Amino acid sequence: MSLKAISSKDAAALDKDLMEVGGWSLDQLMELAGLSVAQAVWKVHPPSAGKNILVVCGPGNNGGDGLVAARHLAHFGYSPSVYYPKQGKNELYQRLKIQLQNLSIPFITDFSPALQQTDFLVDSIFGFSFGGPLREPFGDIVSQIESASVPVLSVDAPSSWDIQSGPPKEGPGAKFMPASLISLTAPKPCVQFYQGRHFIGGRFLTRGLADKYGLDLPGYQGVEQVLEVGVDAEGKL
Ligand SMILES: NC(=O)C1=CN([C@@H]2O[C@H](COP(=O)(O)OP(=O)(O)OC[C@H]3O[C@@H](n4cnc5c(N)ncnc54)[C@H](O)[C@@H]3O)[C@@H](O)[C@H]2O)[C@H](O)CC1
Ligand SMILES: [K+]
Repeated sequence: MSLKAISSKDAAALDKDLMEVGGWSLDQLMELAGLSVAQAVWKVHPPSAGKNILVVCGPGNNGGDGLVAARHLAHFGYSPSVYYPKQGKNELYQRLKIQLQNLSIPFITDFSPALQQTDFLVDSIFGFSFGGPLREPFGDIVSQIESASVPVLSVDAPSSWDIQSGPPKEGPGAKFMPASLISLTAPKPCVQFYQGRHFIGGRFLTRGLADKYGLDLPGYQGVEQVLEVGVDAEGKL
């Protein structure tokens, strides 16, 4: 199987197409993206491996996927907590936050002790709109994650990696290699630098959009929202 990668520019255009032409709302896309993240967590780290999951959320939609995933993880029987240091202001994120508060999911403010205590970490800090050197507090956060021994699932891209050219040459993130990665809709070019378990999720791509952007439709099985895929030397899956 060979799933083609999509550039960050095309990934943003595809999202726009889904919403402006395809009749989707951002809430719907984010819900399916977050559900697939939670399913990927289940596959790499079932509750029997430890129920404490720290979901680290960034200020954009990658962080929104993390908020949705935290809700599903709670319903799956985990004990998620959320670290959300730069909270997105729009009403979608506010509503997602209320949904988590109503499940008594803690929003932690002290990252270091939470990182020491968690069984698993979801990196939903940055996705396909990340660019340039990390601005604080995210440099410090990524440094702490990359030197911790906790297993990490990154959402859409390992945070701090350039979407096209992969890990930074030096500084925070230069040695960041999460144990697992879930690409949403299609892998991003940086996946060619990735070594670990790799899933595809975001089961809403249509044949028409796949053809328009030169992508392949993943062969999801049954009711699954994720598919585990490999990566070859050319970054193909
Ligand atoms: N079609 C899909 O698969 C869907 C994917 N979704 C997810 O959305 C993200 C992309 O979301 P977007 O809001 O465009 O951007 P990000 O979350 O990646 O980040 C934007 C956010 O980050 C800040 N930022 C950028 N660079 C830096 C930096 N160097 N230092 C600090 N901060 C930075 C920027 O200012 C913004 O605040 C995609 O990857 C998927 O995860 C959606 O859920 C919809 C469907
Ligand atoms: K990420």
